[in-house]
Amino acid sequence: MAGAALAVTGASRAFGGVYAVRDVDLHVAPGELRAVIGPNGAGKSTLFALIGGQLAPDAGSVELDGVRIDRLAAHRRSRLGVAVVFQAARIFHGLTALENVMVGAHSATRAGFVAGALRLPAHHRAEREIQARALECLALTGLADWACRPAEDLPLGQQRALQLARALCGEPRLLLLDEPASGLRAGEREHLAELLASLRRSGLTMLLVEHDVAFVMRLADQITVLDLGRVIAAGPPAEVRANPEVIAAYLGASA
Ligand SMILES: Nc1ncnc2c1ncn2[C@@H]1O[C@H](COP(=O)(O)OP(=O)(O)OP(=O)(O)O)[C@@H](O)[C@H]1O
Repeated sequence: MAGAALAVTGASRAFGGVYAVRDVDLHVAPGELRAVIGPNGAGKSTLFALIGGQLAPDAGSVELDGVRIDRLAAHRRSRLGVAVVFQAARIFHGLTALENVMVGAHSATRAGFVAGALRLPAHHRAEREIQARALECLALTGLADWACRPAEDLPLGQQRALQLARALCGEPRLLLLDEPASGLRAGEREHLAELLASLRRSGLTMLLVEHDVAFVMRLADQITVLDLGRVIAAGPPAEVRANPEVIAAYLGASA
C-alpha cells in the first residue's frame, strides 16, 4: 500500500462566529501514523471532517499528494484514496459482513458501477477480485468467521472492525480513524493496536483522532495536540508527553 502525503495548511472553520479549528497546519508524511489528541472541544472532530470531506474549511487548504481536495465532496475524496472510519458504526443492514466490505471497493471505484450495469465480462472478473480482497480484509480484521452472517448480528466491537475492513477494501492511500479504540474491550483494543501497527509497516498513511492518550502514545510516529482549535504541540510521543503546554491543557480539562 503506497501511502499519500497529507498537508493541511492554515485551515480554519468557525461555527456561529466561534472558531472550532483556527489556522491549523498538519503535515503527514507518506506511511506515517499520526495521532491528533486534545481535550474535549479542542477541534479534533472538526479537523477530521475537514480532511474527510464532511466539512469544508472557511480558510486554508487540504492537499493529498499536492492535489487540493478541500473543495471536493467526501465521495470524490474517497475515489482519490481517502478512507474514513467513523466512531459510530455505519453498516448496511440486510447485507452480510462480506457484502458490507465489498461496498468499500465499489465506492472507491466508479468503473465498478458502470461495468456492473452493462454486465461486461470484465465486471465478473472484477467482482471475483473484489470478493477475494474483501475476504482478505475480513481475515485481517479478525472477522473471517463472520463473512456470511448478516452485518447487524455482529457485536459492536466487530461492527467497528467491519468498517475498518470496508475502508481497507477500497485500497486507500490515507486512512482516517475517528476514536477507533473507544468502547472496545482490552482484548479488542490490543488486536486493533496490532492491526494498526501492521498497516503502518505496510506503508499506509494513517491519521487517528483519539481520546485515549495512552493508546496513541505507543502507536503514533508523531502526535499533534489541539486545544481550543489551535495546534499547541506537535512531535514524537515522548516530546509531546513532556510538553508543559500539553500537560497544562489536559490538567485544565480535568480540573
Ligand atoms: N456543527 C457544529 N455547530 C456548532 N458548533 C460546533 C459544531 N461542531 C463543533 N462545534 C464546536 O466546535 C468546537 C470544537 O468541537 P469538536 O467537536 O471539533 O471538538 P473535539 O475535540 O472533537 O471534542 P470532543 O473530544 O468532545 O469530541 C466545540 O466548541 C464545539 O462545540
